[in-house]
Amino acid sequence: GADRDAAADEALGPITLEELAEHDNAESCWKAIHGRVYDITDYVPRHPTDEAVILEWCGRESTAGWDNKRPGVPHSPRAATLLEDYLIGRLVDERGEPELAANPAVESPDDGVSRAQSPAADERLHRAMLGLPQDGHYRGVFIDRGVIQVNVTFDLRDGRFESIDYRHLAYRDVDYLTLAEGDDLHPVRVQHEQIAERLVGEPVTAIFALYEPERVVDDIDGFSGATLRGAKVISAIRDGLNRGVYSWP
Ligand code: HEM
Repeated sequence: GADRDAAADEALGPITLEELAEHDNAESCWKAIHGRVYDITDYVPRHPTDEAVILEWCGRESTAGWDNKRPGVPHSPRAATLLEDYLIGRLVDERGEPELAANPAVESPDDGVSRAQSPAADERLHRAMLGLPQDGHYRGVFIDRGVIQVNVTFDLRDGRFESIDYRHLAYRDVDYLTLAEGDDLHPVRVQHEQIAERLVGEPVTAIFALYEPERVVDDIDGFSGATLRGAKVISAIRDGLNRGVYSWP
């Protein structure tokens, strides 16, 4: 947070991700948030949601959850003050160096220095661009020269992808959804499926990682069009978001 005091942090005991991971349940729930570790076991029953919402993050680096109660909506200053009551240490790697959030964008420095950041990693940009999409069922397409290449349907729940399915996936007369293992272009289908799998369970803002698809898909076989494919999937998903909820849950 903004009031981060490096000297005060030095005084905190170091805790590694491994130690953190041992406290992943209601009996002992630790969370790492913005480089600090909190034992929130006593707070879990008081949290104003279903316990599952907050238990899911026990034992984990939880900055993304903390910063996104719902996508783009961080906890209140009141909650941040409350959180400090549960501070027990600072997160370090195996060498004892400070361990930052997995997504550096989430760590948003407060020092006023602007840093060039990849658009694929800029969480604040993503939130601003997406607003706060409603939960529900969505449909969207990517069209090029009048031809639908990607037709995607997805469901949002609590601002996260609950499911993503391709209704249509084609390029230049090849219908990827009909391709089977062994077909030359089958890996392209697999990459699309990996993109969908990786997004399920993630907040909507995760689509921006697809601008750098190596964050998301395996380099299956030297098929070099992964960037292009990621961009088409983002475009189709954003089309769905722009159209708004197609049907309510
Ligand atoms: C890291 C995982 C967490 C998630 C995903 C999460 C999620 C949520 C959600 C969905 C709400 C209710 C919806 C809303 O107010 O908009 C909420 C509210 C709240 N949570 Fe959390 N929470 C987490 C951790 C915590 C922790 C560790 C604390 C404090 C120790 C905390 C304190 C609060 C408070 C005080 C509220 C009331 C609203 C506010 O002040 O922002 N939460 N949280």
